Amino acid sequence: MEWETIEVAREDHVAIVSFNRPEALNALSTQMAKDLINVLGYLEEKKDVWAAVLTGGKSRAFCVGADLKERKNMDTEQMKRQRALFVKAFKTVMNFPKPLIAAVHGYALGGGFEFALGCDFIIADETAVFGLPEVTLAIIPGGGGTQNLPRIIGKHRAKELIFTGRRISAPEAAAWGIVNRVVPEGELEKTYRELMKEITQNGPIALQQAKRAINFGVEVELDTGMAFEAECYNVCLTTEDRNEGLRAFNEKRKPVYKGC
Ligand SMILES: C/C=C/C(=O)SCCNC(=O)CCNC(=O)[C@H](O)C(C)(C)COP(=O)(O)OP(=O)(O)OC[C@H]1O[C@@H](n2cnc3c(N)ncnc32)[C@H](O)[C@@H]1OP(=O)(O)O
Repeated sequence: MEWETIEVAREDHVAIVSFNRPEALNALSTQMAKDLINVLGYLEEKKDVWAAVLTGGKSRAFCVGADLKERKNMDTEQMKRQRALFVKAFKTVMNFPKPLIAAVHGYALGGGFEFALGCDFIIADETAVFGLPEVTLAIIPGGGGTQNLPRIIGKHRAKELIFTGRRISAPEAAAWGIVNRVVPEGELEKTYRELMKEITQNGPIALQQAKRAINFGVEVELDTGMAFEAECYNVCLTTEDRNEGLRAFNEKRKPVYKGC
C-alpha cells in the first residue's frame, strides 16, 4: 500500500508509521489527515501487525501541527470540513486498538504534540521540543490536547503549558511525565526498534486487552474498572497463545505466539 504523505515500513510484527512531509516539517495537511486515518485503519485490520510506532520520518520535526499555509486560504465551510477530518484523525490515533508509541525527534507542536499525546506513550531524543501554541493563534488545542495533557500531567501544569503556549524541551517533558525516556540524538530509531521488539515478543491479544483495560479503567471508579479488567482478562483466557505461554514456561523455552 502507498500513501502520499505517510510512509509505512514493516519489521516482523511492528509497523513503523512515518509522517512524510519533510518540506513542511510534517505540518498536518488535509491529505496527511486522510492518509493517517487510512493507514491506521489498514494496520488495525492486519492480523500480523501487533504494534506500531509513529515517527516524523526524515524530517527535522515530528509534526509542527496544522498546516497554517493550507489553512490561510480556507473559507469557513472548508475549515469546518477540515476540522471534522482532523478530529477523526486524532480519535483514530487515540482509539487504535494495538500498542501505538510516539517516537519524537524535533518539533511536536500543536496537533503534532496532540498526535503524540494520543499514543500510548512517548519516547524522544534530546532534540525533541513540545508545545501547544494554539492560544498564540487565538484558538485552543482541538486534537484532544485539553483532555489528554491534564490526564497525563495534571490540570495545573497542563494549564501553564496551554495558557502560555510555551515550548518545553525533552528533558523538561520527561521531568513532567510527558515523555517516558529521552535518548541522545541519533539513537531514537535504535531505541524504538528495540522497544517494539520487546513489546511484540508478547501475546498480541493480551497487549490489546491490557490497552483496553487501562484506557477504560482510568476514566471510571475502581469497581467498574476491575469488572472491565475481568472482561479483558477473560478474552485472553480462551486463547491458544495462553496455552503456548504455559507450555513454554514449563518446557523452559521462549513462547512463540500466533495471535490466536
Ligand atoms: C488542530 C491543530 C492545530 C494546530 O496545530 S495550530 C498550529 C500549531 N503549530 C505552530 O504554530 C507551529 C508554527 N511553526 C513554527 O512555530 C516554526 O515554523 C517552527 C518553530 C516549527 C520552526 O521554526 P524554524 O526552525 O525557524 O523554521 P521556519 O522557517 O519557521 O519553518 C520552516 C518551514 O516550515 C514551514 N512551517 C513551519 N510550521 C508550519 C505549519 N504549522 N504549517 C505550515 N508550514 C509550516 C515554514 O513556513 C517554513 O517554510 P518556508 O521555508 O517555505 O517558509
